Amino acid sequence: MDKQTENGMEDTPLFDPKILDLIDFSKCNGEYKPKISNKNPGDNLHLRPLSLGDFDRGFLKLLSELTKVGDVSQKQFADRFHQMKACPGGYFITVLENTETQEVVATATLAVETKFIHSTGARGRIEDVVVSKQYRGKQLGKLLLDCLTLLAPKVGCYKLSLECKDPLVDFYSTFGFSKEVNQNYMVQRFWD
Ligand SMILES: CC(=O)SCCNC(=O)CCNC(=O)[C@H](O)C(C)(C)COP(=O)(O)OP(=O)(O)OC[C@H]1O[C@@H](n2cnc3c(N)ncnc32)[C@H](O)[C@@H]1OP(=O)(O)O
Repeated sequence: MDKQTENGMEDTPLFDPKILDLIDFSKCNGEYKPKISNKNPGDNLHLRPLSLGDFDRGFLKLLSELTKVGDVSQKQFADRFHQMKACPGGYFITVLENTETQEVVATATLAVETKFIHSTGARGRIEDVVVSKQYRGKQLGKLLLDCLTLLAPKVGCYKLSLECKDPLVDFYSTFGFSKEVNQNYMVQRFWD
């Protein structure tokens, strides 16, 4: 059942938390020293879907460590949240919360686009990966990437892709991503 946040706002997850139970973490290739996992991400940390109440737990501030977020009101956040929640395919925006401070400290998105091709298949994209500065270097980026990479085929993705800058190519290669021959990332920007 939906909870209330401290300011009385409805608190609902973006997707069913049971979907994260589809992740078989024993299948991940990476080594964790010290050992952490999706079920035990570290002291006071909890891996879960984005929730509506994360507006008050610093989710947008966290995203601003990745890129320009803009001045997003609580209503705009809630409207977009409900649009994403209703979307076929789906937005598996996953966060790590410090349950003691009630702050969202890391996030990554698996966005699933449904298709006619590949027998009405679905394509996954990894987007908006960011770990808060004071939490970097604690294997949390790796944990999120391992989780979403393992989740993608479980939610029907026949392929998974991402875009990143040169210095992060080695980081993403460790999760099985590679540059494809004769494929180019092309873009037009209409605004920042
Ligand atoms: C698809 C996208 O969203 S691309 C955008 C990626 N996000 C950003 O650039 C935002 C700013 N940066 C960050 O938030 C973080 O630095 C992240 C997400 C890149 C990495 O998160 P962290 O939690 O600090 O990384 P984590 O501790 O899990 O590191 C795991 C491994 O990757 C390596 N690594 C971490 N950051 C980088 C990097 N920038 N470049 C290359 N390797 C890296 C680490 O050395 C570590 O290697 P090891 O396992 O051999 O020790």
